[in-house]
Amino acid sequence: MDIIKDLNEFLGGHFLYTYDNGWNYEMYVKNKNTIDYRIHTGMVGGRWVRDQEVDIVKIVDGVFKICWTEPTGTDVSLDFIPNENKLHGVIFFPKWVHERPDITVCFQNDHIALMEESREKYETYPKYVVPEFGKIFFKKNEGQNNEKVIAEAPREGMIEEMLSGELSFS
Ligand SMILES: C=Cc1ccc(O)c(OC)c1
Repeated sequence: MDIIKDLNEFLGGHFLYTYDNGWNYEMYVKNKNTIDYRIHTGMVGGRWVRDQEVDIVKIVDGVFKICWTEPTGTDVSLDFIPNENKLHGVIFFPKWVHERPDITVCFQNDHIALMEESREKYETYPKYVVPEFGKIFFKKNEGQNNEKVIAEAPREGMIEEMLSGELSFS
């Protein structure tokens, strides 16, 4: 990925990054209102999601915000600065996700009803807020609406395969 300026250059972006708390996340910016993602390590490592509806805007040249609310009730706001291999994320977890992350570790698309039931059944407050900077260590434009990028569960060795090019999607 070259130096990017406008939203059209950010769309299709595929990023691997590590938050300063050690959590490894993978984001695919599928199109102007959709993301797919995998969580490789951290409190909810193993979780993956396709076709999450989001809001994406360009803040200034080279700075992009993605925010959304999930079926679990978790809210997320991310500011990507790809030219500096940097981002800042804030995740607002309902109390129950912090206490029972295991319930949310799955391919969420197959368990939407369980997420919606859980957010009613368990406690929301106080929320567990996680604000962290992160370092982007892989970035590639895979084209928009590429269904191959996030198409399997996160697994051991997958990040290494993406870094080496053994696993690629475009
Ligand atoms: C809760 C989801 C979530 C939180 C932080 C992230 O960086 C992310 O990227 C795909 C997803």
